[in-house]
Amino acid sequence: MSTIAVLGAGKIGESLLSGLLNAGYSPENLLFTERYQQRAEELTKRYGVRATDPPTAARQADVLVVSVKPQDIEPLLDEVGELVTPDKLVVTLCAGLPTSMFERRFTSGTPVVRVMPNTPMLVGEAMSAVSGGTHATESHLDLVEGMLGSVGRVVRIPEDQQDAVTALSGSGPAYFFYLVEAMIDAGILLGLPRSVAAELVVQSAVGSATMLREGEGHPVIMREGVTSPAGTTISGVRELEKHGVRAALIDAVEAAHSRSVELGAKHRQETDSDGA
Ligand SMILES: NC(=O)C1=CN([C@@H]2O[C@H](COP(=O)(O)OP(=O)(O)OC[C@H]3O[C@@H](n4cnc5c(N)ncnc54)[C@H](O)[C@@H]3O)[C@@H](O)[C@H]2O)C=CC1
Ligand SMILES: O=C(O)[C@@H]1CCC=N1
Repeated sequence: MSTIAVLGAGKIGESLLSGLLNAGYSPENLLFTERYQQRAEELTKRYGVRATDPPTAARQADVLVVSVKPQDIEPLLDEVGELVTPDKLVVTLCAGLPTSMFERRFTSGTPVVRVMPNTPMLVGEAMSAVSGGTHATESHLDLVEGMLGSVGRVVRIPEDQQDAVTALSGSGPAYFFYLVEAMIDAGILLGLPRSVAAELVVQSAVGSATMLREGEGHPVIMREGVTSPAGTTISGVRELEKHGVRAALIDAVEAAHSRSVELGAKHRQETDSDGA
């Protein structure tokens, strides 16, 4: 089995480690690097996975999963760039950053696969989208799809769709959590105890999500099924429309897309001026 190193064990890096362990990966086949010593110790205690430094991870692992913030990428690449050779597979989870930027920093021919996952990976319910760079073969993509398939669902997409995916499913859980948070507040306003409001809203979210995934119908049909003539729901839906909630959600996703494009812009310009 391949050894996988997670470079940067923050929120998404930890979700991946935890998800892979839950899916049956052995702690002996996993490594991670983390710049904060205390966090590294906590994670080793929690998961039994060994922490190391980035150069050691780059030498020892077969698959290097890059999960630092896009803003922190340069120092990490300075540290490991020359150690990464074509016998390794690099998997980047970084929002916005193109595979070409990584390829330029490693030994020529190194395969890079770009992935946009999301935090439900923590509970084996990630949505991940995968795109191969110049040197990624079918077997590299299969390996990455196998790894991410053990912690959720996976789709393969052209790399030029990654910014849209980042905005929709990468950031998407935040929008669902935000809606849940607002609905719990509404329950509090109506006088329900917080714990009761939370249980009502969370189970409604889980039930609705299960219907969306397992039901045959379109979301519009499912919403119509809840919306009785002269009933309660239509009174609520009218308020959502009055406040422009649909347009606000579309604008939110479009803004997240623009930010993803912006995060990668500097690196795309460098690639263009290299003539790559
Ligand atoms: N949080 C999310 O929902 C998602 C995040 N991503 C992407 O994953 C990446 C990580 O995001 P988060 O986990 O949210 O950030 P985070 O800030 O929680 O985690 C990054 C971790 O990397 C560590 N780190 C930074 N530089 C390092 C270095 N040189 N060596 C070792 N460790 C280093 C930091 O100490 C931190 O713990 C980002 O590029 C983000 O775009 C992708 C999909 C979803
Ligand atoms: O907010 C962010 O930049 C990251 C990327 C997708 C989700 N979280």
